[in-house]
Amino acid sequence: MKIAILSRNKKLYSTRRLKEAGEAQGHQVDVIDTLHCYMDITSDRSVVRYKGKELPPYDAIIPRIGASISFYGTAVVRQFEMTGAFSVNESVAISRSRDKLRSMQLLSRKGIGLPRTGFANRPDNVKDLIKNVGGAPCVIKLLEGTQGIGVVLAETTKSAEAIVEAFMGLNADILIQEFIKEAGGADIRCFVVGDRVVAAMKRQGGEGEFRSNLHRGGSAVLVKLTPEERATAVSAANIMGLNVCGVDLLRAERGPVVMEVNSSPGLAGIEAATEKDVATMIFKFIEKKFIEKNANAKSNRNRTQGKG
Ligand SMILES: Nc1ncnc2c1ncn2[C@@H]1O[C@H](COP(=O)(O)OP(=O)(O)OP(=O)(O)O)[C@@H](O)[C@H]1O
Ligand SMILES: [Mg+2]
Ligand SMILES: [Mg+2]
Repeated sequence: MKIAILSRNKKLYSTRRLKEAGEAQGHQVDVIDTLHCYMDITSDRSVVRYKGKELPPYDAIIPRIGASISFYGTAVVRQFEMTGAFSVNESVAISRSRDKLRSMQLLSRKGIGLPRTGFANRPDNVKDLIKNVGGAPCVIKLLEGTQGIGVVLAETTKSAEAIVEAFMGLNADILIQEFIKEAGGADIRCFVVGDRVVAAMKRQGGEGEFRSNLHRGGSAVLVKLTPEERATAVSAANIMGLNVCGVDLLRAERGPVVMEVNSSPGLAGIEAATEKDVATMIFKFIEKKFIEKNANAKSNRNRTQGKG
C-alpha cells in the first residue's frame, strides 16, 4: 500500500517508528509535513499539492496532528479524505477530540465514567461553581494547558476561589474538577487500536506531585487493566470516533473515570514501558481496513464514525 504519515517532524520518535514499521510490512511510507501541504479547494478534483507538485493518491494516511495546528491540520486531513485516502483517524473525530468540553459532553451522554466536572467562562457565582463539583480539594484547569501546565490543585475553597478568579482575569475558559485523590498521583494511558486496548501503562507523578505527566518528572510502567478499564477505554474511543487514540483514565473508588482522549498519542512512552510494537499494530489495522474497503468497493464512501 501507499501510505502517508502527516507529521511536522520526520525525526520524532513516533514518526520514525511508524515509517520503519510500515516499510518492514512492505508498504511505501512517505512522511509529509502537514503545514507544507496546500490545496485548491475550489477545484472539482480533490488533490493535495506539496513541494510544487500534485501528490499521487495514497491508500491511507496516518495523521499526527499536534494540538497547535489542529485547525489547518484537520483541513489537510479532510482534503486527503476527499482524494479517497483512508485516514486512520477521521478529520471530524480529530476536531471532536480537540475540544475538551465537547468530548466530555459526548462521553457523559453515553454514560462513560468521568470526574465530576464544571465548565465556565464568567461564572456569576464562583462559590456555587466550586460547590457543584463537591468543593475543595478540587482541580482547576486552563483549557489550553498541556503537559500538566495550567493544572492546579486547590486544597481549600478559598484557594479554589482565588484560582478561578485569577483564571477569569486571563479571559480563559475554566474547567474545574473533583480531585480523584485515591488515584494517588497516577493515571493510566490506554493505547487503543481499532476496538482493542493494545498496550497500557501507568504513569506515576514524582514525589509530592499529583500530576502524572512524564514531562513533569513522572515515570511509566506496564500495567494490567481490569475488564472494566478496558471496556471504558474502548467505548470512549468509539464514542469519539477514533480508531487510534490514547485514553487517559484515573482509578477512582467508583471505577475508572476518563480524563481525556488523545487523537495523536505518542509511541515513545508506551513502547518503552510495555515493550510492545504498537507501530506495527497500527499498520495491521490499516491493512485490515483496506481489505474491508475493497470488499465493499461498491459503497465507496466511508461512513463517518461517531456522532456529535
Ligand atoms: N481530577 C483529577 N484528579 C486527580 N488527578 C488529576 C485530575 N485531573 C488531572 N489530574 C492529574 O494531573 C495530570 C494532568 O492533567 P491533564 O491531563 O488534565 O492536563 P494536561 O496533561 O496538561 O493536558 P494534556 O494531557 O492535554 O496535555 C493528569 O495526568 C493527572 O495525573
Ligand atoms: Mg494529560
Ligand atoms: Mg490533558
